Amino acid sequence: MDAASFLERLLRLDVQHVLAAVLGVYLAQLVAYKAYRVFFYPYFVSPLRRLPGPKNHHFLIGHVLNQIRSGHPNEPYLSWMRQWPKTPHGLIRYLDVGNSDAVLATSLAAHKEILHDKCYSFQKPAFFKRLIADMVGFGLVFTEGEEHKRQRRLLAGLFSPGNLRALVELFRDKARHLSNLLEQIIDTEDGAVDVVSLYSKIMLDIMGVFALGVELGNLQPANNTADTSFDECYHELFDPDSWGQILMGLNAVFPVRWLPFEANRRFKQARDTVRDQLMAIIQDRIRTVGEWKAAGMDSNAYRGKDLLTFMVAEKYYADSDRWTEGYIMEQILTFLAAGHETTAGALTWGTQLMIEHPDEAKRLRAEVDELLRREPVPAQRSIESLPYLHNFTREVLRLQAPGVNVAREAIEDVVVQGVVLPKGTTVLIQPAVVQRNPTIWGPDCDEFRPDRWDRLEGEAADPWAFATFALGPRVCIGKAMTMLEFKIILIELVSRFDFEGLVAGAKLSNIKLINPSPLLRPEGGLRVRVKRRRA
Ligand code: HEM
Repeated sequence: MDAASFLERLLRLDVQHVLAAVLGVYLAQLVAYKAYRVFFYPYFVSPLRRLPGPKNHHFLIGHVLNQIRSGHPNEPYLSWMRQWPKTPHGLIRYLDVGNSDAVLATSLAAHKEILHDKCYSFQKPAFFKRLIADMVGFGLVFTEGEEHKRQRRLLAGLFSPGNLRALVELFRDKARHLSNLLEQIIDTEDGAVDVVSLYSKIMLDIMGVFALGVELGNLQPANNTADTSFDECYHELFDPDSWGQILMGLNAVFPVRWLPFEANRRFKQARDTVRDQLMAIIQDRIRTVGEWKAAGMDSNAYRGKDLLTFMVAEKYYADSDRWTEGYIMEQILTFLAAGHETTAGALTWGTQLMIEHPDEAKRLRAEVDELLRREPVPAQRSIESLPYLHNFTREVLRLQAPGVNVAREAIEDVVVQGVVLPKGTTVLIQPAVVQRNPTIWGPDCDEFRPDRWDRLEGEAADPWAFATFALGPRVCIGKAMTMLEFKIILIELVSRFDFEGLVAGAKLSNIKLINPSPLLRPEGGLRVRVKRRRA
């Protein structure tokens, strides 16, 4: 066929045929490319294919099923670390959804390079964002690059030693409130209580005052519906039933929130209630700060206030780079979420460890009693200088790090420990993988030994061996605050109460956990019996 007749035939084809042909070619290429990435690239091309790592993955979704089936958010990563405790590059390679490349960082040097030296060559994985952003908001946790540096500088002031000092009274007040609730529970429920939900309420209450300057009133009796609804909605977001958990996981892969399921309806209602209530508080604060500004109030006066007032004054009313009320809400959601269930988790595991280790609990109480004899209302400095309390809190946070994952995705080709991680590689850091690594913490790494902190040696003495709050430019901004509130609440608890397990034989090693989950949380709560202290 000559060129002229070919052109003539081509012109006779209608537009639909041409479009269908183009689309067909495009789809065929797409399918071929996807097939290449899923079935060929990971095994024959990926520069990571020779790294040590598990091979027992699903043919389509990599090791995702291994994680779900493991029944524990730290698994199978801990098992992999035990199988390959020291690899030449401190990296274990595994496969993610669609057999995409992922590495688990195990060595301290690899952690340091990822979280510190090359921090901004990575960002939060899109999958992770889709998984938790509904609960955690798009605030500081999800800002990247230069914007993250700017926000971090701005918000760090709220966590200055001076501001922390101002929070001591708040922590003490809420600790007393917790005590009062426990007293009531002893009288009315014979001391039987689920500490997960109780601590979660207290921590949300603290975060309400810190972040919003508002008493969220979570500790009111359940019949006060107006006050409990925020807490209940929060509970629904963080603790959906198993169907809700499945939908949350699926939604991270493709949008399913529009499907007409009861779990989706409950989720949306909870999300909207939380956001509506927050928006009302934000708008009210915008008006108040506007009035203060109009009256010429000194801007230093906003600095010692709660996070919301600070953000409204500094960013809503800024001359440039202003934050909208919607963005301020994302920040508030971020702080409420980041500072509430994590710290509640620390207290939950602290309580369980006191139950499992009565001798350690006794030593803690002896030290606290001694302090309270000297100073019935101890100063912050006195609290922070208690050596055993410090060891106890760090050991709880080492053994049961409440946050499970620090996840990243390479935004460019990055060399880590001499290995090129191609752009898009998922990088996983799990505090437990470092903190339960026998080559770092010794053969007793799975045991609760607060005294170990007095004689750290070798790699365990390296600051990077304690990964609970991560490190580097994105280290948890609330780390010092958490340590202080955790200690103040522990002082209150050990000085007034004894705890006993309610489920015979329940131990850290056999308590069933919510899985998958970004937090280490017991499934169905943790029921214990609280009693007034005997001696
Ligand atoms: C036991 C308690 C806590 C634990 C275990 C914890 C853990 C962590 C970890 C591991 C990160 C790093 C996440 C990442 O980069 O992927 C982080 C970041 C963060 N945490 Fe915490 N946290 C706790 C308490 C708090 C508190 C009380 C607050 C707020 C008052 C808070 C606010 C934040 C924020 C805003 C970030 C993001 C920081 C950034 O990206 O610059 N956290 N936290």
